[in-house]
Amino acid sequence: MDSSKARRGTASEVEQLMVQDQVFGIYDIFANIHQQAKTLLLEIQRDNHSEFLTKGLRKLSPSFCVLDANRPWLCYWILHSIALLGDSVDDQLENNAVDFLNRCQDSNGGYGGGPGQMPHLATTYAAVNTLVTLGGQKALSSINRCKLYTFLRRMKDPSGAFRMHDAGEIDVRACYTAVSVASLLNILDDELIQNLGNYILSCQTYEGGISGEPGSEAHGGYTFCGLAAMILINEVHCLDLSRLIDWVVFRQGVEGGFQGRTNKLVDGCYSFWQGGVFALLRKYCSIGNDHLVPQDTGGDCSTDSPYSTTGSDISEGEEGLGGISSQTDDTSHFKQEDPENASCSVNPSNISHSYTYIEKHTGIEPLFHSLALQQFLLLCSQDQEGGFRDKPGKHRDYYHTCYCLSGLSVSQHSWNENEHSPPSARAVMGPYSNLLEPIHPLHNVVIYRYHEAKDFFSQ
Ligand SMILES: CC(C)=CCC/C(C)=C/CC/C(C)=C/COP(=O)(O)OP(=O)(O)O
Ligand SMILES: [Zn+2]
Repeated sequence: MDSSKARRGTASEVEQLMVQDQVFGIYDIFANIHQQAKTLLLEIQRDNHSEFLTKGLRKLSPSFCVLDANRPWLCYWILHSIALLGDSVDDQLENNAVDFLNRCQDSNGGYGGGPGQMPHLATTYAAVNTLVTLGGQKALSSINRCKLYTFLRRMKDPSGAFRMHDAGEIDVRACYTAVSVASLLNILDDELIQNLGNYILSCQTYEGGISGEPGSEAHGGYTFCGLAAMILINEVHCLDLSRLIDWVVFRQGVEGGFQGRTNKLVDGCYSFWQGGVFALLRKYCSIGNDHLVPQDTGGDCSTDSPYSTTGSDISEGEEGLGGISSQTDDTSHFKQEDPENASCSVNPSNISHSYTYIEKHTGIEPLFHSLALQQFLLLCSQDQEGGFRDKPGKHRDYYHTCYCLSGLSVSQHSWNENEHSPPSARAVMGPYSNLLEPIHPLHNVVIYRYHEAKDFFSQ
């Protein structure tokens, strides 16, 4: 049968064929129509996403007058999504965003959800990631690192963990956001790290995933936060990584997407929270012979997790892979031109705690079904009119757009041997033009902006 004719097959043509008893022909027609529809739907609707995102940013700009405490998050979700698509915004929108975030910056350090609001670690993370995503002198130099360091010290609890805000809750999210911004800004020191690993370790549950606080249920969001934080402070080898892998691999559903916790529904945003866990494991741990081998010779695990099998399942780096620091102890790192920043309580000689892992090229396939995840995101989470959603039947929003696109990027690049080589066409579901910018999995910012920020803050 002529396949081009089959694709144009109308209902009456189908009926006619049925009458002629060309059963196999009918199957061909359906297969072709289905295939064509699927191919169309498998395409990232770039223009529609850009329009949805830019409109959202314009609504916030220039006065950013939406009355809620989420505005730095909206900036991050929208601008990071635009960056993932390989787009950028015009100078005016960019300037508005930088100026707005500056007004959210507290005079004693950290960022609130809006001008005059109390500084909070979540909005501080969102603001810093936004400014890193925008890049350039104006955005990066707007961050008052000295004051931010003071804020982080104030959020540090005597237990070693962090609070989200003054007198606020202590959880793994707070720990991750604190060390993520501190690492990006090159102010992660001994004081910030002290006893932090033990707190995170106490949140690894019997299932293997990580919970928000000790005694709670393992969840993808907190597992990402806990694992990333442990890598950033060089203590990932203290976690029971074998058990963590067992937990996360079973979170991918038959739909291709991930659930956040056992017996719950899949949701597009976990494509990043769970997919990002695989990216971290692949980039920072060697995987082989059913064992995970952390690549550092990192710090002590002074408190054993009750579930830990450290020592039997996990051994020290076997190939002399530890100790390639991306930073030095050079005290000049923390100079600021701004006189406001002239005195600063951070001890620069202690800034030596950037993660010391080197990239490992495992040459093995990802531990999750990356094509199934991409198919789920494109067919079920993508709103063809622009934006992404939790699942069909739900509305699109900026949070899901950000984390679905981040998960899509992670999964397209999940076979990659290193960040400098583009993925092969086989790794990308749909047309190759679907390919998104790669991210840095520890911070979820596009990788070229991560490098720019690292250079900027190490000068
Ligand atoms: C950097 C940062 C701030 C990270 C946040 C990480 C994150 C997404 C945590 C998830 C929190 C949580 C328990 C959601 C459960 O919601 P639910 O019960 O509605 O969803 P579920 O049914 O899918 O578990
Ligand atoms: Zn979600």
